[in-house]
Amino acid sequence: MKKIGIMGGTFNPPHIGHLIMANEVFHTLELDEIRFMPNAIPPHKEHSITATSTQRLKMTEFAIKQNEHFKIEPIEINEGGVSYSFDTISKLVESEPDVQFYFIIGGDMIDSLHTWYRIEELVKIVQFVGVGRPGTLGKTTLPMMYVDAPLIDLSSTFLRNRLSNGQTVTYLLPESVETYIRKEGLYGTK
Ligand SMILES: Nc1ncnc2c1ncn2[C@@H]1O[C@H](COP(=O)(O)OP(=O)(O)OP(=O)(O)O)[C@@H](O)[C@H]1O
Ligand SMILES: O=C(O)c1ccc[n+]([C@@H]2O[C@H](COP(=O)([O-])O)[C@@H](O)[C@H]2O)c1
Repeated sequence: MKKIGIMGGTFNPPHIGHLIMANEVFHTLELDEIRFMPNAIPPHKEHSITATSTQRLKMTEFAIKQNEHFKIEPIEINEGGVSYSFDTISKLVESEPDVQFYFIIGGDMIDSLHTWYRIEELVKIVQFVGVGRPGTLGKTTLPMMYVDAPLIDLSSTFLRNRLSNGQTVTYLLPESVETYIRKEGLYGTK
């Protein structure tokens, strides 16, 4: 059976926190590949999304380009609307029955996992893999496999603020992603 990691996110923008956690899980669980899956409309996010789906997809493509084991899963962007993981994972499991999917999440998502849409059914069709995140408990009573990874206190929100204030983001996200952000004038960079 193939073992595929799903790294779901809003990626507004993607950063090294996402890449580090995906890579750590890839190696620890000896996965065959990791698919980065940008959502269309995230179920629980309060802030308005300041980059389009296409721009977030593009940034995610740039972010993973150097790693041959990292791929894009465009299903949620292609379908549009609110991206409920239960709906998405059900479709993936149906179309690829010979794959065990591992859904990778950080501490904040572990803490709020019990609030996800149809979560009791979702945990039966996908294995959740949790990694720590500074400022979160990273605890749940739902089935969870934990992977130890270096803690990175970094978020897309922090990067959007840095960019809109004209402050440095060097080394916090891939250079190609920063170049794209500045070319498109995202997050107040123009
Ligand atoms: N620094 C980090 N450490 C651990 N997990 C992280 C980190 N940054 C993001 N994640 C996890 O990556 C997934 C996707 O996160 P997302 O794209 O929403 O980034 P974010 O930095 O949390 O964004 P925002 O600041 O806009 O809320 C989530 O499961 C989240 O918990
Ligand atoms: O399905 C849900 O109810 C649900 C609720 C919150 C988050 N998710 C998914 O979890 C992943 C990380 O979410 P976020 O908000 O940190 O980008 C992303 O793939 C989201 O679509 C899914």
